[in-house]
Order: sequence, then structure tokens, then C-alpha cells
Amino acid sequence: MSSLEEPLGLDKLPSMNTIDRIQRFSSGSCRPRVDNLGMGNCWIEGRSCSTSNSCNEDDEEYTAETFPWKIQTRDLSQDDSFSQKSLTKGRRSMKFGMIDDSISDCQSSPKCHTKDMQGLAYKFLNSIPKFVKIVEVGPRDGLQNEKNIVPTSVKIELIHRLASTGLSVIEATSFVSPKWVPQLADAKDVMQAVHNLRGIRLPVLTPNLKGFEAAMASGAREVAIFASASESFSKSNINCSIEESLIRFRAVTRAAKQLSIPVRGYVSCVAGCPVEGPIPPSKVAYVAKELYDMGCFEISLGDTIGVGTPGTVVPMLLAVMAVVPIDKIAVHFHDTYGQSLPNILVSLQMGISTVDSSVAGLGGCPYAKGASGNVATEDVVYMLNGLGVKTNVDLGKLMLAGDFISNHLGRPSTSKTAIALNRVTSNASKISY
Ligand SMILES: CC(C)(COP(=O)([O-])OP(=O)([O-])OC[C@H]1O[C@@H](n2cnc3c(N)ncnc32)[C@H](O)[C@@H]1OP(=O)([O-])[O-])[C@@H](O)C(=O)NCCC(=O)NCCSC(=O)C[C@@](C)(O)CC(=O)[O-]
Repeated sequence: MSSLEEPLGLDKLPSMNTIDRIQRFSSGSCRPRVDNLGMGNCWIEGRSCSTSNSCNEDDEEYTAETFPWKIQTRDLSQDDSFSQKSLTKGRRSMKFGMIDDSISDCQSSPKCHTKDMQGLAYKFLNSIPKFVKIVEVGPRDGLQNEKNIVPTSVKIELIHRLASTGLSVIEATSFVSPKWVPQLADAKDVMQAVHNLRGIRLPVLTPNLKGFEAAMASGAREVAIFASASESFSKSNINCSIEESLIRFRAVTRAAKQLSIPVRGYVSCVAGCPVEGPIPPSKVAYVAKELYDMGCFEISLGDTIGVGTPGTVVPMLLAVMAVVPIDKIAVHFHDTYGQSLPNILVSLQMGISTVDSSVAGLGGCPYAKGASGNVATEDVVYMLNGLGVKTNVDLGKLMLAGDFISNHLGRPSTSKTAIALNRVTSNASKISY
């Protein structure tokens, strides 16, 4: 086992003092559905506005009644705090994995003391946000590594199907060099076909000004820049050092600011690099802060090769949270070692409320050998549903989108949820989701 493959243990966690700090950071962990996108834009559940540089969450128009998940903390003593509308997809309902069932079931057991159980439930679940924004990256991160060129019409259909699920952010494509990523050479055609989709944000990757200008000409209204915490990965992915990339990205954010275009920032290799092995959290924090300071409205932390475990993800997040506000941080896990869901769970417990994922678990990076797909959106939604966390995503429709692209690619989805629920459906079970 190489040092990269060996998971870091809890003994590597920082001191309790640092942990205490997160609890303070995460007091606002129930994030309202108002994204301040910077560059004078904000996005409120399917609508964008560009009135001022800072968006007021307490805008009268968007009351707690309209967005009930604005209520900041969970109240575990109230039954309905975990109640979850069952997504039945036409079947009768026996809910699996739902937190309300488990707690009430335990309370009826003589061995369970209600107060103790509520205390335990509070301890583990209190800091989890009530609403999580999912950033669907399937059409971009998911497809970029496919060897056989996926027809443009299939990509467009996939985006439309994903849009119908309730997802509010779908990363559509990349304006990168077609020599480097031939699969996304049709970025312009894809973007021109989908940019008018209403109520959906469709960011695209732009590695430099050339990409930014092409994206704008194709109708893109949100972009993402992508730096790395690993020097070696930066060179192999975008052919320049980290510092050179930051210079390029400053040019992109400046141009974006002039057009009031929101820019998302990625940091890749946050838990490890295929060449350099483990990456120190301070390096991740440095790049994250640079991107945030140049105007990115959100920083997505990518475990590009999926080597992170909660033991390494927690200290990395702590380092980033010390320099970037927690409500501006997103997590982006690849599932190479099957660690994505535990990593997402600890991220949520630390107060993070934006999660990137890819329908059917598509994905892999062309410049990170051995990296497998992103965590499957279906699996994330299933887990969040079970936790009583709202996403606004319809799991049934999501599975149909996953079936569509998996059928096209000629291989089964890697989403455990999709596999299990498809089996259940074919058995005509009474179980619903
Ligand atoms: C950054 C470059 C362009 C540098 O590539 P380069 O070869 O160093 O660029 P260059 O400036 O020397 O130009 C070379 C040629 O590329 C052209 N070119 C230059 N820029 C563009 C552009 N934007 N669009 C189209 N063409 C472009 C340029 O015009 C020129 O064309 P030529 O004169 O030879 O015909 C290249 O390395 C590249 O495109 N890299 C992108 C690689 C990529 O997309 N990787 C996957 C991203 S996934 C990731 O980073 C991780 C993430 C975000 O998913 C998070 C995670 O999972 O952890």
C-alpha cells in the first residue's frame, strides 16, 4: 500500500480547539437558498437577480414562509422536523432509510431512553443543513473522460432531462482546448442549445480568457475556473504552474466582473495527487483563498482521485474554513475508494451545504489516471432524503436521466441507489423512495 493509499487516521486530526472553531463557523449551517454569486448577482431558488453587489437574505420578497428551510436550526423534539414527503413514483409507500421512522421505532423499544436518543440524534444531526444545493456535474465532469464521442444531441437531451428533475445548477460543458479534451469539443453547440433553459444555472469551465470569450459568445451566463492544490496536477491538467494558473484566472475573473458573470472556483487534488501523494491542507487553503479573493462566489473542493477519507477531509476542510466562509464552500468527491458518502456526511456535519455530484456516477478526469466517477447524484439525494434534508430534486426523474445516459453509454449506472431501486421496481415491490 503506498502512502497515498493508506488512509490517515483520526490521530492526524487537529486539536479540539480547532474543532471548537468549526462549531462556531457552522452556526449558520442551515443555509438559506440565496446564493450571492458575486459580480453583482445573486440566485434565489431558480431566479437570478443582479441588483447590487451583496444580496440581502432577508429580502422581504423571500420570506421564511417562501423558503421554510431558512429556519436556522433543527428542532429534534418536533416530529415534523424530520418528516419527509415520500417520493412514491406511483407506488405505495414504505419508506426506507428515513430518519423519522428510525427514531420513532427506537423510542417504542424498552431499551431506548427517549431523552438519551434525542440527545444522541441531536449530537450527530443538529449541524446538518436543512437544505443542500446539489451541483450536477455529469454533463461536464461526467462525460469529459468518455473515450467514445457522445453525440451533441445526447448531451443536450441529458441536460434537459436533468433540468426536469428540479436540479438548479447543472455544469453543462467546458470551453477548453479540444486537443486536450476532445469529448467536449462541441461546447459551443451544447451551450447554444441549452443556454435559454429557464430557472437553471448552467456554468461552464473556462481555463483562460480564450475559453471565457468563447463561452460568452455561446450564451453562457456563469463560468468556473479550475486550479489545483498540486503543482504536478496543475501542469498535467492545464499545462502551467499553480501561480501561472492564478494569473490566468485573475484575467478571467476581471473580464467576468465587467460583464457581471458569476465565477465559481475549483481546487482539485484537495486530498491527494496521483503524482505527489498527500497534499497538505495549508496548500489547499492557500489556493482556495486566492480564488475567493479574486472574486469567486463559491469554492468547490475536489478530491479528484477520490483518496480522501473523513480522517483527511476534516482537517482539509478546517484549513479552508479558516480562510473562506463556510457558506462559500462546496465539496466535490470522486468515489474511487467508496469514500464519497462518508466524506459528504462529515462535510454536512461541519456545516457545508453545497455538494457536487454526477448522475449515474459518471466521471473521471482525463489527467488523473485511475480516478473513477464522481459520487452519484442519486446516492447523494437518497442519503439526503433519508436525513430529511431538502434538495428539491425528484429522485425518480433523476434515475430516468441516469438510465438515459447509461443506456447511451452501454453500461450500467454505478449509482448503488439506482441499481437497488431499479431492482426493487422490477420486483414490483411496495418499497418507495
Ligand atoms: C488550459 C489549456 C487550454 C492550455 O493548453 P496549452 O496547450 O498550454 O495552451 P496554449 O495557450 O499554448 O494554446 C495551445 C492551443 O490551444 C488553443 N487553446 C488555448 N485555450 C483554449 C481554449 N480555452 N479553448 C480552445 N482552444 C484553446 C490555442 O488557441 C492553441 O491552438 P493552436 O494555435 O495550437 O491551434 C489546456 O491545457 C486545456 O484545455 N486544459 C483543460 C484540461 C481539462 O479540461 N481537464 C479536465 C478538467 S477537470 C478538473 O480540472 C478537476 C475538476 C474541476 O473536475 C475538480 C475535480 O474533479 O477535482
